[in-house]
Amino acid sequence: MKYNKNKFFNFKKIDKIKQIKMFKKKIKIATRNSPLAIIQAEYVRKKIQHIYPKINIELLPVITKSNEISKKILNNQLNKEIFVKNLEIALLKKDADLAVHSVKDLSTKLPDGLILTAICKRDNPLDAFISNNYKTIESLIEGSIIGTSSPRRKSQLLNYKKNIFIKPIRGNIETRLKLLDLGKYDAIILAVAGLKRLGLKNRINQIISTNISLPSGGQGAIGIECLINNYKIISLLKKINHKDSEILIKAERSFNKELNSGCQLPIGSYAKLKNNKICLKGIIGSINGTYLIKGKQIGNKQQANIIGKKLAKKIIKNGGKKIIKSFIKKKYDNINIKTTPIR
Ligand SMILES: NCc1[nH]cc(CCC(=O)O)c1CC(=O)O
Repeated sequence: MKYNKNKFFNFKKIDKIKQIKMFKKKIKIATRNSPLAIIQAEYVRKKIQHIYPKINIELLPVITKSNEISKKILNNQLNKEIFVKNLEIALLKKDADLAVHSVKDLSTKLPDGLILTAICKRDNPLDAFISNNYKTIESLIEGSIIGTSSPRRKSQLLNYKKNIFIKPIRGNIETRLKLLDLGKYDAIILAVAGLKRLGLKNRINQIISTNISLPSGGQGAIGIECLINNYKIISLLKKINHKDSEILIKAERSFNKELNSGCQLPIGSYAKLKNNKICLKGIIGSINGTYLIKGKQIGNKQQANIIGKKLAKKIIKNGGKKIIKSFIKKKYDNINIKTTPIR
């Protein structure tokens, strides 16, 4: 598939296009079929409905066939891409008018003809520590088994505590909580935002500090994608776009893009506004957490893309390059490789 640059739609351009007064009577929202995805799509539906009470808005849950899903833990990233791709096909085939995504699952390169049009007001972007045995991440004892399939979380956790085990975990949020409750893990790590949206906030023991786990770019944000030339939908989505969230996400995604984060490279990026300026933090880690390269870049709100690129370049220069190279060569830092005990 050909890809174009991941540009956000320039809303000023649309203002120049004649205001389209009437929308078609029915809008279809493509969504994944998971409980979290449906809740997020419902949220977007309500936002649009609030502004346009007369439009009929329908959810189109897109089912990914089980034979499309890889059972290999390492292909976690690939699975995310398959889920996203199926929504994008629905847009390109015009089966749906817009697709609702968790921004963090969305590649920094979108297929030709599609655009990330709007970002909803971002929820808590941080990671959560969930356990039935330990109140905090600090209190984990030697040999504890932590469930996560995210290379980013794994690298940072192993760097923080050397004597724990990271064991892959699959399935949606509810499945993962069940596996925890069955005693397969001492703790698991999930995004705060997803748990909140599912009404499972009570399962969170601790919100993990960004010093221990810098979140994934886009975490906690809902993004809406549509056809690049669907001006009616674009002007409608413009009204639910949250400008500050859009800017922060732009900085994070620009950082990710510069590092070509499509692969399973352990990277994190987190932007927040401080005194009306973007403050972006980024991290690259080696697979087993032996090395972490961190960096920070501050700049004004108009420069989100530049800030992301600058920070990526800085981190590459400060040792990130070595990590990426060894990652690509699949040499990894074999020092301290741990075998996970089976439960
Ligand atoms: N990788 C799956 C995924 N994609 C988005 C979220 C949570 C919601 C969000 O970040 O907006 C999750 C689950 C998790 O990481 O716990």
